[in-house]
Amino acid sequence: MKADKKMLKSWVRQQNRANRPATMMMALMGMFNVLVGMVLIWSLATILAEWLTGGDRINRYYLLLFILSSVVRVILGYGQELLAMSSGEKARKRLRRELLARFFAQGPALLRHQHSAALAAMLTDRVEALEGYFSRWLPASALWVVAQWSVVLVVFWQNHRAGLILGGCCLFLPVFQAVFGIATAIASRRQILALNRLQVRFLDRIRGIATIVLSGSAEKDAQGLGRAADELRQRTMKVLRIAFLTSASTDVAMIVALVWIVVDQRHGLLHAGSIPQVTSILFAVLMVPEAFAPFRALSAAYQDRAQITNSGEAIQRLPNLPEWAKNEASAHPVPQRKAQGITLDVQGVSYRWVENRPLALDNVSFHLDAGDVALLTGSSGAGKSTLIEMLLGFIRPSQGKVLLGGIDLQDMRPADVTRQISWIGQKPVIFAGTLRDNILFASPDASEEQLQAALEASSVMAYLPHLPDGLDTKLGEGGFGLSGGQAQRIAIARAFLKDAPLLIMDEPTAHLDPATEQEILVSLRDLLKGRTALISTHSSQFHKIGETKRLVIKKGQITAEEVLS
Ligand SMILES: Nc1ncnc2c1ncn2[C@@H]1O[C@H](COP(=O)(O)OP(=O)(O)OP(=O)(O)O)[C@@H](O)[C@H]1O
Repeated sequence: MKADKKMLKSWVRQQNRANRPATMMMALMGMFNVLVGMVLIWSLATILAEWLTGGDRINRYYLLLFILSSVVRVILGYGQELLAMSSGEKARKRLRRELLARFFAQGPALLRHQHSAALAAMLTDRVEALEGYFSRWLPASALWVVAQWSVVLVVFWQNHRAGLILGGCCLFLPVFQAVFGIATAIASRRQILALNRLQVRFLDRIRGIATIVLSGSAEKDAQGLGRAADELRQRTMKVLRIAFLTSASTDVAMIVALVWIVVDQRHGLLHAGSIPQVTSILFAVLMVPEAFAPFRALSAAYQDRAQITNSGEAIQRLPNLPEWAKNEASAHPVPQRKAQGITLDVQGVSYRWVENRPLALDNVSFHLDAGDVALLTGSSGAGKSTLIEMLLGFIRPSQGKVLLGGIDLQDMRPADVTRQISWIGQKPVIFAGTLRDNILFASPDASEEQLQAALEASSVMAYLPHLPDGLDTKLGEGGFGLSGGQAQRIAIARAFLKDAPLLIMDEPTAHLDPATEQEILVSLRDLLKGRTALISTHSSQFHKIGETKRLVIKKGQITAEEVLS
């Protein structure tokens, strides 16, 4: 727990450091704004004082100063807004990049630990919610003490008694900050957790829409969602109540300071003393809101500060970017492809998903020559998917190693590992976009000829003429629907285009009817030429694919290895 807090603090510090130049720039502009504000109020106070003491003409020098400083303040305010926006934007981009790198480095293993709605919310809402932290909280927290006490000192310099009253009232502000700050942090943490629960629930319900409707529990489920939404509403109201109380207590302190100064110095005002005396009283009165403004900006951003802790905790729960994924820049060996494919050596690898649970892979070893096609079979839970995730580089063996073309995966750059491997799963992911985008996804630079060849080889050509807009037909959610076999052909076309020497397949025909399976097998047979392949399957039809090896896995161990001639 203590270690978690320490890590969170160090992560927040790292974020602050990354944003420091922008924060300092915004704080400097803010300070300059406060100084210009002093000039503006001083000129206004002098104009008013001359008028109150019976002057019949407005002093043109102070009027000009007043107009000039007003214009400068407007420009500075605008500049601060622009800078705040761009700094928030940059910080969010940086965080999203960092998160995506961590997501991609973990691959599908991540979804075994975290709900996809929570991950999606992390990338969108949680990062979005940090905008205020970078654009408001950091500059406000860097500025408020200096800005506030500069105002108090200048007032004191002009008018000792007023300065002391103002300073006294300002001393209460840190007390408000401590009390309401803790309450805001707790309330907004609860609000975020309620929001997260609602998001996860929503996504689950949308995914399971058919099950819910067919089991007749739509109404009960809607009530459950209603309760979750109500919980979120209550928590949001609590955050707003605390924000209102913080703002109200700052207002009370400001009004007390204002009334106190006016009552204390009423004599000078009512009996219109000398111009300098009235100017100094008016200056002190008009400066009161200026003295409280930095704290007001800080307390308005207090909720933003709570967000960094909430988001930081969620981000900290993500596995860290593995060391090897950070090594993109340094020199690493690249395996050599042979005409028939590439060699794959799995040497005594073990892996355990959760402590105190049996090993998911227990000292697994096998060797595939370039051009070998191995079928991996085993009952459910035997460890096939775990082995495949390891070969794809998403999880690392706790013991043993995986060599591709004679080179340890751990010594290779992640980009070089992915270049060597094509993967076809049970159900290919079809992204929202055109058929062309979906096929070119893994090889965006492929030429039109290469694309046409992949369309032919994967038999996408067989159904292409039936699509409304051919290659430009929109697919994915809300787009044209494809059958399981048609979608799987897209995955095969992607693999043809990528032209990697190692093919890994995880039950590629699991969801297909026997006739479609036969058609897919024909395309797969072509794809296997000149490549090494490991195919996990329960289907008896794969014996026609031209396999050279059969591996049987049971309880994480290879229990049989058959070499076919
Ligand atoms: N995230 C996880 N946390 C804990 N245990 C896990 C996790 N993922 C997998 N396991 C366990 O690891 C073992 C191997 O699982 P794996 O998914 O590799 O089996 P499989 O052979 O691919 O099964 P199937 O054919 O049903 O997909 C199982 O006992 C499973 O319960």
